[in-house]
Amino acid sequence: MVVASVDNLADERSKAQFDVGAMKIVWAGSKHVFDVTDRMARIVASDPEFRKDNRTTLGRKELFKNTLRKMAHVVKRANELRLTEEEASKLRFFVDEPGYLDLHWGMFVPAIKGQGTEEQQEKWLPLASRMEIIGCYAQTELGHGSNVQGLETTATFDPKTDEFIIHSPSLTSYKWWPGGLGKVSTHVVVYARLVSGGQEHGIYGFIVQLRSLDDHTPLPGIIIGDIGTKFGSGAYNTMDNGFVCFNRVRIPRNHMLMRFCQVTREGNVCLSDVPKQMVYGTMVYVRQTIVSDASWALSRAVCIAVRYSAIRRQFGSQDRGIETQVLDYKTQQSRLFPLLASAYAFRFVGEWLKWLYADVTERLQANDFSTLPEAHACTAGLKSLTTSVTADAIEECRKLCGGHGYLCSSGLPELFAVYVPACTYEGDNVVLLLQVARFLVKTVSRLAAGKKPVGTTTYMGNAEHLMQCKSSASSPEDWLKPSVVLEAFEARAFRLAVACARDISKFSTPEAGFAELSIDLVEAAIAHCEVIVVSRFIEKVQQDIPGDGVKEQLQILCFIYALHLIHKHSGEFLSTGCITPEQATLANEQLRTLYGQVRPNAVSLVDAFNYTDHYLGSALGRYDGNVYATLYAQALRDPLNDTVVPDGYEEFIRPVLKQTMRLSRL
Ligand SMILES: CCCCCCCCCC/C=C\CCCCCCC/C=C/C(=O)SCCNC(=O)CCNC(=O)[C@H](O)C(C)(C)COP(=O)(O)OP(=O)(O)OC[C@H]1O[C@@H](n2cnc3c(N)ncnc32)[C@H](O)[C@@H]1OP(=O)(O)O
Ligand SMILES: Cc1cc2nc3c(=O)[nH]c(=O)nc-3n(C[C@H](O)[C@H](O)[C@H](O)COP(=O)(O)OP(=O)(O)OC[C@H]3O[C@@H](n4cnc5c(N)ncnc54)[C@H](O)[C@@H]3O)c2cc1C
Repeated sequence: MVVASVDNLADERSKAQFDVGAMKIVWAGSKHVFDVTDRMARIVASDPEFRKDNRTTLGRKELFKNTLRKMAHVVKRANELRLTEEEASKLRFFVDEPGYLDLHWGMFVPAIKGQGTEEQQEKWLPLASRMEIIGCYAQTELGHGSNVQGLETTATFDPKTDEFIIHSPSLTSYKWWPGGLGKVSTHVVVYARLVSGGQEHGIYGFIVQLRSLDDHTPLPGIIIGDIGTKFGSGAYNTMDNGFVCFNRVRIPRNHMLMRFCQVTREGNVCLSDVPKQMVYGTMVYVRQTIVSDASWALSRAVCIAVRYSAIRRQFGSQDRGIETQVLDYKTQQSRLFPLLASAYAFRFVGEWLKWLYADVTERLQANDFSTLPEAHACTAGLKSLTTSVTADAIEECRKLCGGHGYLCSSGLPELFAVYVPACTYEGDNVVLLLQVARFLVKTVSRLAAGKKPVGTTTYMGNAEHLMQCKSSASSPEDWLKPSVVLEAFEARAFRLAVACARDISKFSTPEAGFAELSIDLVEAAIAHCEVIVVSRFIEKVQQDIPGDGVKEQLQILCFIYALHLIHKHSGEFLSTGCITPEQATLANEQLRTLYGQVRPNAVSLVDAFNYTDHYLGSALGRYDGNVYATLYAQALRDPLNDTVVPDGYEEFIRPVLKQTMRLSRL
């Protein structure tokens, strides 16, 4: 009987029809980013302090302490190696474990930068940068998360003492969920209702010290702790998501972040001339980083599933000869290759979103708020789309790996458990899509008033054509024409948005219509977000891309991405009349051909992600393909195999056996 051999992957690599080194640079974004990423990944992989293969077997306390040790080691190494911000953040990334550093650097510092006055930034940022204080971001409460305007915590100005009194008036007002809050942070940016002169003035951020800088005990008036064990083994349990109750805690007036709203010594509230949504700026920033990160999580799962599918063999042989690699099954390809294509699609849209975010930030600094609604809609919509697809894709990759995918040593269960809350944090994905829908409906009504759409909605300016056009695809090859593909996506998105706007107007109030039609609105929002991803991918593959065969591979992936969506949402493409059933069949035919073209390149396309075995953390996804020996070695290392006869034998197995023997003698 011939068994699968590690040579499978070498064979696969020899079939590549493109320059893998050049693709690595395209994936990274530039040679510079590739070099930094590669160096940081190797530093982490070679440092025993960053070992992570025992994570799923540790109890919560041990696991958490282990993370504290790793986070301290990150800070130590970053200082010793004099890493730049870019390098330190990559190093931290490859440690691959949620920890308080993320909230400190990813939310606390950005909140102060975005919402603090210059004076406040001068005071707090050096302390935070040197990590003399550790901060987190506390917005969500036990009773309110999505509805930020519904938060209950109050910050009441006391003109007698020139202080704010931070107070949690009810159990539902306890802050609940903030990462880093439960056990680590010394400070927090708390979001609370500003009350001055007996009046409420909206939600703002306030810096509050939580714990003593001498002995880490909570300061008076503060009840604080961890909210408890979360989903999955290891996974997000490395983080101390916490709760806090404030019992009339006093803070100096200048601890309110006052860039957009100032409270004077007398308690007068002065709003600056900027949209009130600027207070939500930290969320917009983080949503944008989440989109970039989605492609990492997705590509990691796909890398494991593709390599394992090349190693794994089932059926297809006569006389017990060599069996078929499961990667050769069309069904496996039809489940896996669209995910591979999505990883590349999300990588490129993530890069574009970074650009969009930088652009809006620059404009906001110059008091130009015109692109803020679009930036909000894009970050919210793409955060929702990419995290939902990625979470589902990780689970699909687990199934694609058959039984072994269910083992923790495959790396996939923990990856799913650690990733899936991304569909909820930084805005529940449905709630965020409804924000996109609101933006689309407004765009459509502006269009009716003769206003020209801009940015990602520019395509809607072609309204008449998009409402009437019929796809010209008459052969499978026609589905390889960017204009044909784009037209179908734009027409579907536009027609869905127009139908929503039209139907809403039939209700007594827009609010009633919006609520009743929210299912359709979510679908219209997804369709619009897919226009953005597809058009960015098409734009990318139309650029000059160096490296033999690289552009050709990306073109194949781009069309797989687009055509698999046409297949997935064929109901919408057909019901809106954008394509006919025959054209849907042609698109499917083309998709099948494209799968065949990716097949010989699949392993090399995941090699281009350049992941170390440490980062992948998977017996199934190893670079050398030595899957079975690794699975066996890891099984032997399981704590249950520490002894041959298990703990509990004398107490619980022997008596049962004895009882059975007695029964059989009767
Ligand atoms: C030395 C060592 C170095 C180591 C280095 C380490 C580096 C590590 C770096 C790590 C980097 C990043 C890591 C980050 C890790 C993150 C982990 C995740 C943690 C999770 C955190 C959280 O979850 S925080 C809480 C998030 N909460 C939410 O997202 C709540 C969601 N709800 C909302 O956003 C709003 O309530 C909602 C938008 C739903 C509704 O708002 P509301 O005011 O009620 O609004 P509407 O009436 O619907 O809208 C009014 C108008 O406002 C517009 N609008 C809404 N939001 C925004 C916005 N954000 N920006 C702009 N405009 C907005 C809306 O469209 C309406 O407009 P209109 O014109 O009136 O229609
Ligand atoms: C791992 C993790 C880390 C987190 N870290 C932080 C942190 O550091 N700081 C912080 O402040 N918060 C944090 N959060 C909280 C997070 O931001 C909230 O959980 C999130 O915003 C969702 O809010 P919610 O829990 O209130 O969900 P809910 O809004 O209660 O959602 C429940 C359900 O209701 C639906 N729903 C809600 N509103 C609507 C609507 N208008 N229309 C239709 N459907 C609706 C949702 O789609 C969902 O299905 C974290 C959460 C998690 C899971």
